[in-house]
Amino acid sequence: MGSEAQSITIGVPGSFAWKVFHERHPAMIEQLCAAFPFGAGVRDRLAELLRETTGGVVEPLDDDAPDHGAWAAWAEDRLGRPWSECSFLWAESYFFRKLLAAIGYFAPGPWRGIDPFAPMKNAELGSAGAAEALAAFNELPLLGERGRDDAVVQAAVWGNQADLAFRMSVDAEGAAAGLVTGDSLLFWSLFDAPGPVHLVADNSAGELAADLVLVDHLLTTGRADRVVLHVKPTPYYVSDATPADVLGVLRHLIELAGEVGAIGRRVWDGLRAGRIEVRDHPFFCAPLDYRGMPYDLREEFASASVTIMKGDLNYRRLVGDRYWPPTTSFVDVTSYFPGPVVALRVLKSEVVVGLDEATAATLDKTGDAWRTSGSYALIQAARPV
Ligand SMILES: O=P(O)(O)OC[C@@]1(O)O[C@H](CO)[C@@H](O)[C@@H]1O
Repeated sequence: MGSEAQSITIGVPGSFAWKVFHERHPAMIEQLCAAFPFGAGVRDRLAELLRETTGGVVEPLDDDAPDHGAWAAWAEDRLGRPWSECSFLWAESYFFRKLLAAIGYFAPGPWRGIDPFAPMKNAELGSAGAAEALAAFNELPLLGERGRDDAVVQAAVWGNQADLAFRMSVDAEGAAAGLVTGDSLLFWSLFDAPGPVHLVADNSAGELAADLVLVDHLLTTGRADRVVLHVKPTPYYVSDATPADVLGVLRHLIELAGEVGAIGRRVWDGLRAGRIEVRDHPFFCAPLDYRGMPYDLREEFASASVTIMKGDLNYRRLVGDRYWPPTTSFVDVTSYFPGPVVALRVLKSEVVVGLDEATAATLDKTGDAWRTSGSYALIQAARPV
């Protein structure tokens, strides 16, 4: 790979990353305080978190949660430095870890282990939009083989629009304008012989439902002999899926009639039989990109026939959260990854690689905020050489 592009920080006023801290986070905290009867202590800690992260210096964690040691190491060289100098990837992750501590997620008391984002995730899963998207899966048996292959991949890609952190943005547009690169044929070209497929999930609710449909399709078509579904160990980035969410979405699916209910029951059976496994490695909430993944996780991905990376944050962590020229090669920036990898992502941040010059120029000419509007998506794949 050539020289590294500049890392994205949160300190450039008006930039996307700056707006996440100065506009999105205050709105999110307001929503949390409306959704839970938090007392003055929690509300004060949340207000202090906003003050610290928008104008202060990085303070250490003051809890003794099991992940404290890991975080102390990840934060060590940033303590005392202004937040504005921190990279977007690091800062956002530390923000969510501090938010959990602020509400008392790790401490004895009524908020211990309570997912602060559960009301939003549940509302999303029970929404008319989610019901309509789920009902569409009942048409799958009516499609031919190619049609089903295409439909499940498209659903998994565009399911990534249903991201509740993103919906808190003032400029979220949300229409599906199209794929800027890749297609479902590229996705399926990675699958040769059946083997273990790893899916690194992103958001819960509708996106996770679409991911479970894809998991079922991988197993029923023999593309995978086993699927490992990776989720976050703790609530993160508002709507990211945790093990409890996998269960919640699965229970929702199996209550439904038609093919979608049948898919839910097959996934349930797959979990019971060990064909599907759910993992929640601590690294999925780490403030680092996948280049810095620990040895055990690297080994897991190395043993996968294909790893599917869902969503915007996983994309940022996969390619590096940097101002890459959009024509930078996806294969080059992911060459460190220990096995075949495919990204399914709606564009919601400034990072993008792997576009051809003409596409990037056309998108720039539209004058749209195409990198961050959530209207465009991509499918990109790489195999180690
Ligand atoms: O990973 P996801 O759910 O697709 O997106 C996460 C996201 O909403 O959060 C970040 C800012 O908060 C952006 O990179 C992105 O838009």
